[in-house]
Amino acid sequence: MGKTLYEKIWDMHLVAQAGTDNLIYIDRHLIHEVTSPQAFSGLEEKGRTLRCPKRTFATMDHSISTRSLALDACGPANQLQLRTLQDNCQKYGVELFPVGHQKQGIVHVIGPELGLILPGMTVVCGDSHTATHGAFGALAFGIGTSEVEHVFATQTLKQGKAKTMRVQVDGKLSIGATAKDIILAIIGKIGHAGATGYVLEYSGSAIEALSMEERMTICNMSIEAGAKAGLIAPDQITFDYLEGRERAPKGQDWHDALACWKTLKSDSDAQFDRVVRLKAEDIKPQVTWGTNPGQVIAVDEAIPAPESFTDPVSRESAVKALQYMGLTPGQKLSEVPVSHVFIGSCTNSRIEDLRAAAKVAARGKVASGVNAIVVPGSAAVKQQAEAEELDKIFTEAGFEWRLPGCSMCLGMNDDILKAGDRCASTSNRNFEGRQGRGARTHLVSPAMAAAAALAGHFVDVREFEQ
Ligand SMILES: CC(C)[C@H](C(=O)O)[C@@H](O)C(=O)O
Ligand code: SF4
Repeated sequence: MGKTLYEKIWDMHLVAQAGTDNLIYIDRHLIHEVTSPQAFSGLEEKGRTLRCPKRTFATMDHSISTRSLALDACGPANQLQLRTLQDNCQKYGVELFPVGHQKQGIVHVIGPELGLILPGMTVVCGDSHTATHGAFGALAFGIGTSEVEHVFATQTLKQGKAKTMRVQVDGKLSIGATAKDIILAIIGKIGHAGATGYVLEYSGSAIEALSMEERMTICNMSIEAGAKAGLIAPDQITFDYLEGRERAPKGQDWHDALACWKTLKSDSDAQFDRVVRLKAEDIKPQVTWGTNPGQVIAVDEAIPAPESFTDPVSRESAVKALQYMGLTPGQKLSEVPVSHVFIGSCTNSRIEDLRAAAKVAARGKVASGVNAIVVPGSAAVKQQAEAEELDKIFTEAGFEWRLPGCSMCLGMNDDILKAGDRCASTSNRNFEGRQGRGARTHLVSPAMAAAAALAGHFVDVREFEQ
């Protein structure tokens, strides 16, 4: 029987096995200021060294301000976290991209951008959106702080083997629908816990047609369906993206790597534990209405009534979500006003996202009373956007143009929403309190977010694209 891509990468990295316990080798370890301090302290207490500093890369992204380069801009606790990362990286010989550095940015944006993430690798980070890197055909997943310490000390990780689910999306996307809408539609279909225990492999003609940045948007949200990781088999689009990147292999090494990467796909007779199919033509621009990413509808649908859910748990969850979100069943999204718009996060802060948002932003002005910000995912994205004068389009339309970082994606810095604020956000989580206590988050694509900023309420981006 053939193997799935997951099984191939797994077998390439299996170091030891005893019963159901497996030890796998880790090729890349990405770290940031939030989940690394206790792991470094653990090493220190046990008198251990960092096994492979050269496989470890650090950035500052969560606890920083995107208004100022000052490390103390978000208060003393955040400053301490950032200083601790600096000290630890220096002490253990880890390359750090600090605030102000030309390679700094959100951990899941800079890794691929620098060519640090390659097909067939195992990649971990103490961060749940590590699945982003699966877009390269790398087995990438988030780990807890004690596991971060384990990887520091041994460059290996104890892992259980996951089940496999193929998510096949065939056909051609209609106008106005994006990679973000594909992944929201997938999560809407399988549910926010529907992929628990699985590694997803996205395939089909609609996935193959996506750029690397779009594939990253898809894989980024695998965890929002409960999956361990999400994978897309590498192909010519992957190789073209990587060729010439700063840390990608060069010369003969590149050719050798390419020969190996071309074998990284699921065999035609590989067995998946589950297969889910979607038609790209059916996917319309999506907006979440609830407090998990699976509570999502197409922009032209009405807010659902809890009674429409047959499963009692989903019904109960819908009641709570509608209450928290201040929405009523049957309401149209175009009747829902937004107070904030956030274009950014590791889901949608890359150059193609900003281009898509700018295209819409160029058609009007931010509605009065709406506070809209655009936060590039990395210093490199910011620089590229400025070279294309996207920043001018945004600021002329009334958006704020920021420095790179996680920003309003989660309330860990100086972009925290107040209770009752309602945000159209290109990020990946709409949990209660995610952007601030009592704040309401609706997940959308960059173009849909920009359109909501101009209209002052949710609007079908297809109206702007005619
Ligand atoms: C702070 C960090 C540990 C967290 C995560 O693991 O994902 C954050 O990035 C998030 O998106 O909630
Ligand atoms: S942008 Fe948001 S989801 Fe991504 S790493 Fe930062 S906080 Fe987590």
